[in-house]
Amino acid sequence: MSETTVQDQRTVSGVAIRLEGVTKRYPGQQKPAVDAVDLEIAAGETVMFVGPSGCGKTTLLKMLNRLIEPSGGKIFLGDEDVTGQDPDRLRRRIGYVIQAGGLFPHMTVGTNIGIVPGMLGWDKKKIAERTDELLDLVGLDPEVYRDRYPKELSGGQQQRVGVARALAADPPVLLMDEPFGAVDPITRQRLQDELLRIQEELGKTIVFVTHDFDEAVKLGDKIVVFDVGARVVQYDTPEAILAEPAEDYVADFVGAGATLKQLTLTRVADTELHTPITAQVGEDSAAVVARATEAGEQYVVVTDGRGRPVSWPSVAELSRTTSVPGTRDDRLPVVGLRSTLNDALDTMLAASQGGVVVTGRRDSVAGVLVVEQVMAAIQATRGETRG
Ligand SMILES: Nc1ncnc2c1ncn2[C@@H]1O[C@H](COP(=O)(O)OP(=O)(O)OP(=O)(O)O)[C@@H](O)[C@H]1O
Repeated sequence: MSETTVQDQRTVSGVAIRLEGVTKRYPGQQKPAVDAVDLEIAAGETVMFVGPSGCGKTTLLKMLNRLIEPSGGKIFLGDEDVTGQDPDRLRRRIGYVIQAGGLFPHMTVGTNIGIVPGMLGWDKKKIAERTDELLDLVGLDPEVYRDRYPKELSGGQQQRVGVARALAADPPVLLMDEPFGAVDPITRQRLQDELLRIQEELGKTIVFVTHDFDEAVKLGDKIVVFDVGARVVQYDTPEAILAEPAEDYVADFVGAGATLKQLTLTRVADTELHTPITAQVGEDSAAVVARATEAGEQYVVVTDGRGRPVSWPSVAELSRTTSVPGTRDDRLPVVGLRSTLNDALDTMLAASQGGVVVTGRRDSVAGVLVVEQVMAAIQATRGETRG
């Protein structure tokens, strides 16, 4: 299926956001932190806010759910002017995700997720069902996680719960303020992939503040580049901004590594994956070795009963066993189809391996990608830049 078809068929449950002359003056400051900003965000789009520290991104974001009161201007959700709406009511329609999930430490995961539905007066059974559904959606087993406390979760898991909580009452708009800033690069990449998957399914309107331009390129349908006073310097697709930065300032911001940033534009799904020889745990090793040798393959991807990768041994290693071992390799480099080539390269480097196993639907093996292919992609973009 082509990219456009996917876009066309995307579900949209979000609403458009429109800002007219939105301004914030903090007391005692000469210049407004946000100076008469006009901006339109289409329903179901993910829009990334980037710009230098102190340019007003967070102030602008927090005016959308009125954690900060605007000093002037108007904010619309769809056709509705929400500038004067009661902030509590407004926040039930706008999910909010912050760094480290912002979970309440004294409440279980389930209770954290059920807060807004509880405020909306849902009955217990409906809240419990919704909680389990959301834990599933963000990739956490409800049985295992619903009764844990936040401190019993990893940073990445807390962040997933934060996303689940923001989605609990099915709000049309999601605000994300550097949600993945506090986790390690590999976890961050997984969380980004999850968000892309969830967004494909739900089609919320997402406004996302980040300091990481690669993250903006990967996640954004559009990127807004701000300068001081939240002046909009450029508002366009990642492709357009990388290809033609509007001002020298944006070019500087995009950075000298623009060629490498092209790697962030290419998804693993867009490359031709190699189809590996696979073997199921418990299969007869000799048969697998024969199969791999005939195909001229030196490695075999071992999968569990549901086609999910377990390990990636060499034919030589397998030939020393009688049946294919089920030992899970915790350091196995795995990326999803939505990951970028940049993510794939990072994962290879982190695992000191020359390739990654790529997973698709329900985490089953979709292929493998080797470092040579990533290098070829870099060389191809270099060629294009020069020519
Ligand atoms: N509560 C406040 N009182 C006074 N000034 C503030 C307040 N909050 C923010 N500012 C100022 O407003 C400007 C915009 O701040 P804001 O936090 O929105 O920027 P930002 O782009 O999100 O920055 P960063 O990327 O560093 O988070 C800054 O000059 C900041 O010092």
